[in-house]
Amino acid sequence: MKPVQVIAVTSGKGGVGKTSVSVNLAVSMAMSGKKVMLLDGDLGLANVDVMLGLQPKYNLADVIEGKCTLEDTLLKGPGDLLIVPASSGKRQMAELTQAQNAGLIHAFSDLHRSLDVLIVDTAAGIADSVITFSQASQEVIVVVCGDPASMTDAYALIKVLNRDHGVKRIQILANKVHNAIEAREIHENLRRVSERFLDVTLNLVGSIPHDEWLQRAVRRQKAVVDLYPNSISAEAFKTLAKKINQWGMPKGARGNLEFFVERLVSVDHRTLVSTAA
Ligand SMILES: Nc1ncnc2c1ncn2[C@@H]1O[C@H](COP(=O)(O)OP(=O)(O)OP(=O)(O)O)[C@@H](O)[C@H]1O
Repeated sequence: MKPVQVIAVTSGKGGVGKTSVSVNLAVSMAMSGKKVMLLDGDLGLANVDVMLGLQPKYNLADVIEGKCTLEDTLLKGPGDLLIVPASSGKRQMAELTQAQNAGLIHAFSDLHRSLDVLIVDTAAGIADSVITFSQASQEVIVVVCGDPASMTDAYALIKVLNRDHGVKRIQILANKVHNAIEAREIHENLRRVSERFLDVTLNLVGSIPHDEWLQRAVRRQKAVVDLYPNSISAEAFKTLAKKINQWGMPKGARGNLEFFVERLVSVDHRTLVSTAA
């Protein structure tokens, strides 16, 4: 099986549109012919399924508790997108024990699906699960909008990912912007401060305009790229998907989801080592 491109979508601050971005990027890539799986990695406050109006029978929490397999949880979205839902409101699921992490890794190794892309919608903030998913992914997209709190929290997340966890490249996605200049300013502000204090490359991967059609789609529990494909945000998501479709595949990955699983394991191992030291 061929390697899978794993992309974590995260944000620092909550409410900036991280889940909207994950869902619409995943649907756009799926509609362009890629085999895409979207994993709801917000283990405490999941809402990918709500955004797509789906009713999961099982979720990731059930997999971690050994009640079902990962395959049992899978839901179908537009463009044959596969969705792994998480459980909402189970605050105790927000942080996993080592044994639960191991169970999760096992569940992924057991999934025999041919995929091109895995998108992980992480929680907001700098919780351990956010760091673990980001570190295990080949690319990390940080969603930021123009308000100062969003930029401050995005920088705090970038700092932790870079300084403490060695993430060297981060993709910035400016959301809810009013023009291209605003997107460039958001990127430039973050880049300037990161270049001064950190050892990280910040790339502006794209921007999504503030769009009432997107809000309408959220209320109707559909992806804007599916419901209003000609809206300005849908067009921006399609452009973003095209750009990301051109990213290269990871080097050295040997099989389906193997790269992701291997990195999760090694992140786990490092955590164990640093706890023991
Ligand atoms: N480009 C956009 N234009 C207009 N509204 C947007 C845009 N992106 C997101 N929103 C709105 O912002 C709100 C928050 O979006 P979303 O739930 O995706 O954020 P989030 O960062 O995932 O939040 P949380 O951290 O709580 O999971 C939604 O009501 C959505 O309609």
